[in-house]
Amino acid sequence: MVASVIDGKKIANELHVEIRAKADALAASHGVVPGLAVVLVGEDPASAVYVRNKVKATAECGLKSFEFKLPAETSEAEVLGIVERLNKDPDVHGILVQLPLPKHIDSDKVLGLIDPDKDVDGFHPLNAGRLSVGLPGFVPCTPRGSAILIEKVQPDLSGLHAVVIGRSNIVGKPMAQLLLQKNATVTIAHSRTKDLPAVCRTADILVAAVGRPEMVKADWVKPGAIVIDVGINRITTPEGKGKLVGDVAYAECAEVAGAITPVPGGVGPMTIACLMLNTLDSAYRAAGATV
Ligand SMILES: Nc1nc2c(c(=O)[nH]1)N[C@@H](CN(C=O)c1ccc(C(=O)N[C@@H](CCC(=O)O)C(=O)O)cc1)CN2
Repeated sequence: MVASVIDGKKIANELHVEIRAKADALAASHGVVPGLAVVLVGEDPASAVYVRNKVKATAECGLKSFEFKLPAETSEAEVLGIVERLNKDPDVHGILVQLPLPKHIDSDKVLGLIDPDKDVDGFHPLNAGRLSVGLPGFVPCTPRGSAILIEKVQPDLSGLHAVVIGRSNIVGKPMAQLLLQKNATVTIAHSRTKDLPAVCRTADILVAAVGRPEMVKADWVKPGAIVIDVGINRITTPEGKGKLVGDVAYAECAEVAGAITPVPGGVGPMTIACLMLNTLDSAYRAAGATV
């Protein structure tokens, strides 16, 4: 079997067009332009690329962006001060603090200060709790985007077994909650799971979010399974060239899976599109309009 490729870039671009139409409609009906504030602390090159792509997508979707690019030495108090100001700013409907933050800044403290109603990353404990009990709230962008990709291939997950490799608060746990909401039977696997390849082989839907380059091999994949690769790892090839790879050994797994996301061009662009969606949702809610 050769897997069909789930083209996240194309699906994300289609979403951008839909978001633009809804943002324009909100501006016309309520005079509100959805605003997203992006806070980047430090010079991490990958984070700088992601933030640039987010700002570009914001413009494409007809949203307004507020950028805060701060030097690595910025104190925790200064970052907290900016978040407090953004919480009070009525033109800002979404606040995103790019992770990772420099080591001297307590991420939990910063993320916990963001107004949960502007927490478009869905990282605030209140939104994590809302997701786990099935209340409306912001869902983290990578799991939300991954769930959209899965739905395109398999709209009904009832009775299917989903295995999520990774238990982070940002991806693994919310991904598992979303799959559970869609009636999948969910296993969260991690570094201490016994015989991980055998567990993965039972998955109809396999989500890899471990941050280990090409860890998932072809013999971990059940024939016909949907494989979602959340990993984004920069490696150096034996020829000395830089390359972006996922957590899944793509070429060999594509021989076995039914559908698979590539890296790049899979989950990554959907993460950004879902940030735009969350910001749009937030602006509609703040304006008392229905999406
Ligand atoms: N505040 C947040 N910080 C981080 C998040 C997040 O959701 N919120 N997730 C990751 C990084 N991330 C978003 O910020 C992100 C990573 C990758 C992509 C993406 O589009 N990747 C492209 C390749 C881009 C490249 O060339 O490097 C792809 O996969 O096609 C988007 C967003 C950690 N931090």
